[in-house]
Amino acid sequence: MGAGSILSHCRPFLNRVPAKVEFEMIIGVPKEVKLDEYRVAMLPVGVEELTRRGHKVLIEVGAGLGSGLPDTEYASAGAELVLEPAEIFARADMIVKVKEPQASEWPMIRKGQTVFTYFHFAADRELTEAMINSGAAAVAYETLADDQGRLPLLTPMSEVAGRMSVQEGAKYLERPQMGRGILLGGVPGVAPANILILGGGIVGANAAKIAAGFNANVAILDINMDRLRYLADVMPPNVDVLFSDRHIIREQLRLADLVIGAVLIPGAKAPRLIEREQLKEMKPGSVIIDVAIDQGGCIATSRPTTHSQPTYIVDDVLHYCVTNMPGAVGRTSTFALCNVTLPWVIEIAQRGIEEAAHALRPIARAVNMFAGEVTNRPVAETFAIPYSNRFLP
Ligand SMILES: NC(=O)C1=CN([C@@H]2O[C@H](COP(=O)(O)OP(=O)(O)OC[C@H]3O[C@@H](n4cnc5c(N)ncnc54)[C@H](O)[C@@H]3O)[C@@H](O)[C@H]2O)C=CC1
Ligand SMILES: CC(=O)C(=O)O
Repeated sequence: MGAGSILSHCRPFLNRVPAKVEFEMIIGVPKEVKLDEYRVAMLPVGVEELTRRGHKVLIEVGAGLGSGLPDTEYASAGAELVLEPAEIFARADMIVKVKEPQASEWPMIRKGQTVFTYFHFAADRELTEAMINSGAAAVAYETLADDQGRLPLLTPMSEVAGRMSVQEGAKYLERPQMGRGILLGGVPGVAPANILILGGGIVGANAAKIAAGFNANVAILDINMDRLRYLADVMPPNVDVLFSDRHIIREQLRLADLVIGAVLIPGAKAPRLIEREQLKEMKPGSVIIDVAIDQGGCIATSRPTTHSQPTYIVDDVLHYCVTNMPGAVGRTSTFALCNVTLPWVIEIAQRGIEEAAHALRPIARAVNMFAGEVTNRPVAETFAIPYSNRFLP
């Protein structure tokens, strides 16, 4: 089955209950432990879809509360509520999460277990080594790609983060937040803000649409000509769609009040588009929102921050580099994420990860590690680790 079939026929797929469960699984959903993370990896409806197929779902007590989903709703849907995360990791064949396993979780991940979540390995050598050493199958939402190269499990969170990047940018441009004191849309007689968006994919397009709605002057840059043609077709007149090269970036950087980093090479470390010396050419009090920070960031001075301490200043430029932006709007993000992950959770539960990866290319692309081998080429290349062609050539 190709990716198209699972994505375009989600509802019939969810309604289909096979006569016989091929691979009965215990699926564990722990509470997220990353700082300021309010999402949960499964909705009560997901529990019901899995249990009616003969699987068992363990949910940590309180896992859904950050998204407004009480334990009682999970229990009514058929979940077993479990107090201790250690018990979930010990019993589950597959762990379904939102964020990359934190250091406190690494020792609980077992050989033979499947962990299905965001990983962003290229930005984190320690996590990469921990997952290789665990012997588990690390199945990454962000590299699950269909045959057209789309990333269906990254897209909804990129939609959230793209939209959020403008509202966060607007907030940090306010003077009390140490910004330049600029209102995005300006007012009659006073010019609006200039916004530079690096990368015109899902984050970039969503940021551009919202920024344009605020009446800002927007420039969106990409290197993919097909994407630029599409953006030029659909964007409003206050969005300039430009090919990204060093000269254009330099020129736009001098004008920008707000820069949004939104580039991606799937699986790999983000390309670095702005060097530290270039910050001196920016206006004091201007703001960088580096959404691509989860893959290492596309600005030399970017380093990961949290919702509790989201910003810092380098050379008079305010940086916001939160690695889990959608976590702040947990309820919206949980629904948006679980809507797309559930069919794949079911697919892996029905077949087991090895068979699922052999049968479905998108899942093969999502498996970054298997039994101590690195099965994602960009991750292997990032860390100069041998690549295993177990699932893909
Ligand atoms: N910080 C956070 O909380 C979140 C971060 N993200 C991250 O945002 C980043 C962007 O994600 P998406 O928009 O979904 O990716 P995407 O794949 O839809 O778009 C990326 C775009 O970057 C372009 N690009 C690649 N190299 C470039 C270069 N050198 N110059 C200009 N453009 C270039 C590509 O052509 C593509 O159009 C990813 O790293 C993703 O993981 C996504 C959601 C939340
Ligand atoms: C994409 C990602 O890492 C997030 O939504 O947190």
